[in-house]
Amino acid sequence: MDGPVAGSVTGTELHFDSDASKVEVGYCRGTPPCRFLSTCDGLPVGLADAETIFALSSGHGRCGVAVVRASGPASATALRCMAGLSRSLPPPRTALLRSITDSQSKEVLDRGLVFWFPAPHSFTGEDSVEFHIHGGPAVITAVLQALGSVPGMRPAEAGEFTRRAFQAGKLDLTEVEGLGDLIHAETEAQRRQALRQMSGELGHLYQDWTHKLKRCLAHVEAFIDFSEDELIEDGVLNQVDRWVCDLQAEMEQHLKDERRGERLRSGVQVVIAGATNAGKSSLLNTLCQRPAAIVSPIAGTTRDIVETALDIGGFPVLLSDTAGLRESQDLVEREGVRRARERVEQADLTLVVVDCAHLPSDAQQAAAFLQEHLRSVLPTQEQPETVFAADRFLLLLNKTDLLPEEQRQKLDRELRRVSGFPPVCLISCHTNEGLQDFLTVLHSSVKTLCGDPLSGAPTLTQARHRAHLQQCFAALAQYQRYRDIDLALAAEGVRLALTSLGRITGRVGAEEILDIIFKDFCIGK
Ligand SMILES: Nc1nc2c(ncn2[C@@H]2O[C@H](COP(=O)(O)OP(=O)(O)OP(=O)(O)O)[C@@H](O)[C@H]2O)c(=O)[nH]1
Repeated sequence: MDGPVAGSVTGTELHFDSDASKVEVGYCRGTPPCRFLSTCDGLPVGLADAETIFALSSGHGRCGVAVVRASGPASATALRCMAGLSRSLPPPRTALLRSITDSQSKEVLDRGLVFWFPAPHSFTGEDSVEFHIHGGPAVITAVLQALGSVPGMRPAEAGEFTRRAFQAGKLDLTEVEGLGDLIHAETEAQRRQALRQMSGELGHLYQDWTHKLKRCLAHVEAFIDFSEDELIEDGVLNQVDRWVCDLQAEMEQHLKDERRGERLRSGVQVVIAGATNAGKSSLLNTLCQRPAAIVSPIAGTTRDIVETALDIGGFPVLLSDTAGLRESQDLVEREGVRRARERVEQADLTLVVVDCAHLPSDAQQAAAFLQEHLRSVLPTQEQPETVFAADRFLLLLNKTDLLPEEQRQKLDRELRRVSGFPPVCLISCHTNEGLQDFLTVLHSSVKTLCGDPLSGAPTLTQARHRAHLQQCFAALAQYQRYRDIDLALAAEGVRLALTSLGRITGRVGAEEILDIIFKDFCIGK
């Protein structure tokens, strides 16, 4: 056959366009009818409005098994020609061991498992196939090239499989985001939160609110249209008022989460701060178990922020070492100190490190010294009582190995009695003394900051959700504001609230945010 020809297919019947009279093949499955352009190995190739995409869906690099996936109307043909299946297809969702060949050169590329997922029972809702092949780079490249030579197939773009699943209504946007988070999850707690969101819990909550808002809107509009004819019962609007109030209360509660879900998703920002030479870089290195930051006895060694990611008991932490806080004439050091103070302001938790060899031996004086020190680290606008009560600071007395045992114990005892202090831990980065206790305190603080991803109602995980929910909340306030003044404007408030909720799940005006969301996915997802 010379060049592509166009035709269309309904079920197993072919309807040729006038210029497609030379097409000799006569079978194609697919509803709705698909368009085809060509044949492959004597088999028809369907090309619906959606093109058929393919990609490596497992990770890159050498591995035992790699999964190559294709989705779209030409999937079946690709499977038939590359797995030598002539016209038959394997039973759906069943593994079949086949030689996988290049349909053009007929060369055997690998031997592996093939799966057939007919529409609509596939991830994308389209006809899809999977090739489970050996994970060597040459095998993967050869199979991808062979797929690319099947007419009507092209490599997928980042997130394109998931985008098709969303467009087929298989997932709403919160589920898509949950899936993205699951792929990127690096800690246990992140995995749990992502899985919960992917399973649709957050989406269901917003769907439930959407349903309630629709009911409110229907009642208000009915009242506008029919109240004059007295076809509407009394008290309809009062009922709507109650529903709106209840919804607002639920939303307020949902928004009052202190960003726990977002923090868990993106990592708790923990900053190490304190005077020069206190042992801040030593602490960072001890926690991440590698020499990430330079340690030296020269005061002012750390100038810039040094960051590292940690998993603290299943919770993600972004730990930053900062420049020692002191007055300096050195421009670079001054910039380092400015950045350090900025980080402390943005931090979820600050670890204030103090060289305990500098502490007065008298416990009272030591407490006064530490109060002063803590105040010098606090952001200017913050009140010590507020931030210490909010568990945003931990005080670490480092270099306990330099203190006589008796003095160390006395310090520990006395400081625990001082009120208005953040939690205190005595540690030594040289001997690791006290480190286990400190890690327990750190874990508990981080857990409080993130919350338990599995308990209670599902939490907000994205700033995007928060923004739309706040708009939704404000729109309901519009309903209340205009309820007795202008009912049409009040109804408009409910309509706006619905639109804002719809934007979270992607049911309304999703187009402009789709690109942003799907670009975060890797190719093959
Ligand atoms: N004896 C003892 N020395 C320590 C301990 N922790 C750190 N040091 C030493 O203290 C000195 C300063 O340590 P750093 O970790 O560089 O201190 P820093 O707070 O990052 O210093 P700047 O870069 O000046 O801000 C180094 O000589 C460390 O070896 C400790 O627990 N015990």
